[in-house]
Amino acid sequence: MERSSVKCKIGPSILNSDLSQLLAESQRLLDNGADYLHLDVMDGHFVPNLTFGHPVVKCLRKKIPHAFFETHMMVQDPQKWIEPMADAGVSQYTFHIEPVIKDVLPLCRKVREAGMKVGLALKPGTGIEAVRQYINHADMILIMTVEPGFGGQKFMADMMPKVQWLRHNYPLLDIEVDGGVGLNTITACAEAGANMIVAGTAIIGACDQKAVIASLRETVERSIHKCNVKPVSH
Ligand SMILES: O=C(CO)[C@H](O)[C@H](O)COP(=O)(O)O
Ligand SMILES: [Fe+2]
Repeated sequence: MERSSVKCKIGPSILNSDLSQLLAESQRLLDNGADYLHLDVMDGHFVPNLTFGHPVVKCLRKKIPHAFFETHMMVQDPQKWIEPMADAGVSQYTFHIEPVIKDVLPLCRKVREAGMKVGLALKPGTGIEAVRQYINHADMILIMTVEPGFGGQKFMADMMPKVQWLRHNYPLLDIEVDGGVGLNTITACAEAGANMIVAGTAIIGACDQKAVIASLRETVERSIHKCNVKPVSH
């Protein structure tokens, strides 16, 4: 019998999709096997790019009432958008700790009080020690595998030790990777211990989205299963 363990979840990023067709693109991803949608919110300050905010998320939520929505808040002032995003129907509010390093704990509480799950995100240059004391106050840790701001960048394999450290010390924690993740890089993520997989370009640009999602899932599930099989004792 398998011990209890984390679940593999695939969350496509719609960042590089045809945003004029946001509803159709989102629905297609869910129909093709996505477990959740990863919605990249950028403010032009924390990152040098702009996407969309809570009004767009709210419209999408009206048309897709049941899917799990994670907003990846690449914003300078994450506190400002907690209530508007909760009101828009967001399921998980994942914010970067870098601009709010002294206020992470109260922000975690506010996100929970607003009825959302808490995700804490780390840029590539942020060490794991910056988040250690907050892990028990979060539902998920996001290890960025590119500099936040743009889709289609190269995966940073040197972020994997952070994932390994988290998995080793927190066997049941949800650990997400985001940036440059696809069929060529998923094995590194899975073996390091990531179980929540964000992939943008690799899924959006695929001829067969369903096959790519299934393949990403299979690789992660294989790793989870391997770690779960108890060694035979003699
Ligand atoms: O947060 C992000 C960028 O800041 C995106 O989620 C990420 O880049 C996904 O796109 P891709 O898989 O193409 O890298
Ligand atoms: Fe993201």
